[in-house]
Amino acid sequence: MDSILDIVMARDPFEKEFHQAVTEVIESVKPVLDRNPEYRHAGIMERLIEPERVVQFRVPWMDDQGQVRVNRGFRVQMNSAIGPYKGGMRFHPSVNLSIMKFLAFEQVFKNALTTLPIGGGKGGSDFDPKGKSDNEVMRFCQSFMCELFRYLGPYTDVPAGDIGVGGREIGYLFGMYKKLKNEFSGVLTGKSLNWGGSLIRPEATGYGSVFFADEMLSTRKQSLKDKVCLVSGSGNVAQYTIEKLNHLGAKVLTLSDSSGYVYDEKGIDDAKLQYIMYLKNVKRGRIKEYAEKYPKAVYTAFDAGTDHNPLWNHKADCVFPSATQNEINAKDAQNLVNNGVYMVSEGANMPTMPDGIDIFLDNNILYAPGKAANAGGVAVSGLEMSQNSMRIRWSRQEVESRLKSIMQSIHASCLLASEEYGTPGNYVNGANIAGFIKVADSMMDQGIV
Ligand SMILES: NC(=O)C1=CN([C@@H]2O[C@H](COP(=O)(O)OP(=O)(O)OC[C@H]3O[C@@H](n4cnc5c(N)ncnc54)[C@H](OP(=O)(O)O)[C@@H]3O)[C@@H](O)[C@H]2O)C=CC1
Ligand SMILES: O=C(O)CCC(=O)C(=O)O
Repeated sequence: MDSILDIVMARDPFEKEFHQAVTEVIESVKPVLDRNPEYRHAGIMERLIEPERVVQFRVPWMDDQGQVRVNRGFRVQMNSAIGPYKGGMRFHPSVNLSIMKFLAFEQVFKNALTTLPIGGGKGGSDFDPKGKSDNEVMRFCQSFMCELFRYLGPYTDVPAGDIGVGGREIGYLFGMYKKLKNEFSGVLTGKSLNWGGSLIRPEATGYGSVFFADEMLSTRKQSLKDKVCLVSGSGNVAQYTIEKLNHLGAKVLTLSDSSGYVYDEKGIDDAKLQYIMYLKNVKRGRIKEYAEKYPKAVYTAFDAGTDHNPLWNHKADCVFPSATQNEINAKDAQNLVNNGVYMVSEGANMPTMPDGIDIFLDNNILYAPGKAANAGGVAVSGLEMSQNSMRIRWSRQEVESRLKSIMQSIHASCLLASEEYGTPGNYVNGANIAGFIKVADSMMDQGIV
């Protein structure tokens, strides 16, 4: 298996996030390849690490001062063995090809776990929507879609949101796609309810991660009721994680953005959550304003120079990292363990660094990797595609109950695969193996393409 990593490193020596994601999967699936040499003969792993297609393009747009600006757009179409490429788009200044490829690679296994017929892809831009006017965001999205539309289609590639891409951006992107193609189709998910969106899609990733947590706790005869929780981020995933945790009787103490975090020992109840939703989704302000409104909460700015994230140094039972990749290093993981945390459900993609994951596993923490725990978002996107194809809309209850049963099924497949391959209770191996086998078998069926 070292040779696969050698290939990745030699071909793309600077793509460190992609190397990280590939290394984890390779370690998990080695026993599967040993037991099934036909996968090796068919070069399944060699094909999985090479995107089917990568599109990179210039995105010129005009700011409100009349100045032309240029950003870089990407779409990585990683694997279509089980369905059209599916995965979000991220608008954030840190976006580069390595981040796009790691996200697309993770998406392939995640989507396979959902039980739905969706392949894996991811896209985005180094455009930063923060501080831009609605008109600037619209002009950017229109220019982005003017190039990307050629590679999309309801049977080809169906993007959605991710960091920096929410309902506003999906609307502008959809409007331009519709104009260019002269066609109203389910080519994006996360659409507004008035024009083809699904109920529960905004809630789905956060709710799903909480459902997954509940399943993990039930293996130890526990529930989320009265559990003290730490959540990071304050965007879409964090907000609905808190909403569901509150509904289930847990208490959430923290929230963050890229500048700092708040600790509210009284708990972030539903009324405070409404304020966060206004602050982040309407006012587009900073999380430190939470501590100005609720002075008992303490705001701490992140210091990029420190070797740990202070958010992860509080006493708690359960943790829901919901901001971004690599936000928990080994020291953070050790702090969490020392502070009594015994459950981690990842709302974000790859938020824990490899040596942090080792600490969780060595300490018998119930640890769910993002590709299992946050699959609820793309799962409901898949349900949005089904509703669009059938020209119907399911009720809130219907979609939420489908989401819950998908999360239960992902949990069961992870446990089953982890047992079958000798590491019972290891959700990292379970998720990688279960996702891999489904994609690998589909690739075998379809020949060398
Ligand atoms: N939306 C979805 O359906 C899904 C999202 N995910 C993953 O969940 C995570 C959050 O996504 P989502 O909530 O949609 O995105 P949002 O843009 O809605 O929110 C992102 C949040 O994370 C914070 N953040 C971003 N970058 C950093 C950073 N470098 N350090 C600290 N905080 C940071 C943002 O703070 P700031 O405002 O300062 O940027 C913001 O609070 C991502 O990893 C995403 O890939 C996974 C599955 C589905
Ligand atoms: O809803 C989708 O298509 C994708 C969600 C996503 O980007 C993710 O699962 O990371």
